Amino acid sequence: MTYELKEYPDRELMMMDLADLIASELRRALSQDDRASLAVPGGSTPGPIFDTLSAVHLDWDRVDVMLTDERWVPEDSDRSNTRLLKTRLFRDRAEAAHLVPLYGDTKTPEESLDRLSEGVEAALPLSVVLLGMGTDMHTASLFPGADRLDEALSARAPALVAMRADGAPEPRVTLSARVLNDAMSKHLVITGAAKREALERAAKTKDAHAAPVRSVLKDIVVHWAE
Ligand SMILES: O=C(O)[C@H](O)[C@@H](O)[C@H](O)[C@H](O)COP(=O)(O)O
Repeated sequence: MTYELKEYPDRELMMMDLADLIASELRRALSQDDRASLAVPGGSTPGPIFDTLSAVHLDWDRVDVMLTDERWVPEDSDRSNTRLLKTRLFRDRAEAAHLVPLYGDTKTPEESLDRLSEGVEAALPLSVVLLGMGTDMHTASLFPGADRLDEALSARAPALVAMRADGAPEPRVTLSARVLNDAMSKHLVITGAAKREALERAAKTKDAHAAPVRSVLKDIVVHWAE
C-alpha cells in the first residue's frame, strides 16, 4: 500500500489545514480547466472542514460538489448527508457552487439511480476527493459484506451504485471505487486511535471485500489526528 500518512497535533488544526489544501487543489484544477469537481464524505467528521472551506475565496460557481455517498433518507433527516452539505458547506462564498445530487425523493435508490448517475458522470473525473472511514474499514458506502460490493469494487463499475449492508442502517448510494480512484487527488480523513488501528489493519489485509477502504489506499494522503 502506498498511502502517505500525515499526522497532526490536534483535530482543529487538521480540519483547517485540510480545508486550505482542498481549496488550493481546486484552484489549481480551475487554472487548467473550465470546471473543477469535489467529492466529500458525510458522517460526523467533515463538518469543521466544510465550515472553513465555505469561506475561502475560489471561483465556486465553476465547482461541482457531490457527496462520496448518501444515506437513503429524506433531506430533513438528521442522517441526511445532503443536509449536512447544505448547512455546512453551501453557504457563504461556497453557496455559489453547483451541487450534484446523490439523493432523489423516491422510495428506493434504484428508482433514482439513472438520473443521479447522469449528473455524477457529467462532473467526472473528480478533481479532488475527500473520504471518511469507519472502524469497520468501510469508506464511502463500500461496506464489508455489502450486497453490491463486488460490482462497486470492479474495474468496470458504474459511477454510482446502490448499496445495502448490515453495517448501514438504511440503503445507500455510493461512488464506485473506480470513480474514487480516478480522482486527480485523493485524501482520507480519520480521527482517533480506533480508526488509525483499523486503517493499519486494512492495509495489511489482502481482501478488499473484508476491508473495502483498501481499494482506495493507493496514491492517497491519509490525514490523522488523535
Ligand atoms: O454517510 C456516511 O456514513 C459516510 O459518508 C461514511 O463513509 C463516513 O465517512 C464514515 O462512516 C465515517 O463516519 P464518521 O465521520 O461519522 O465517523
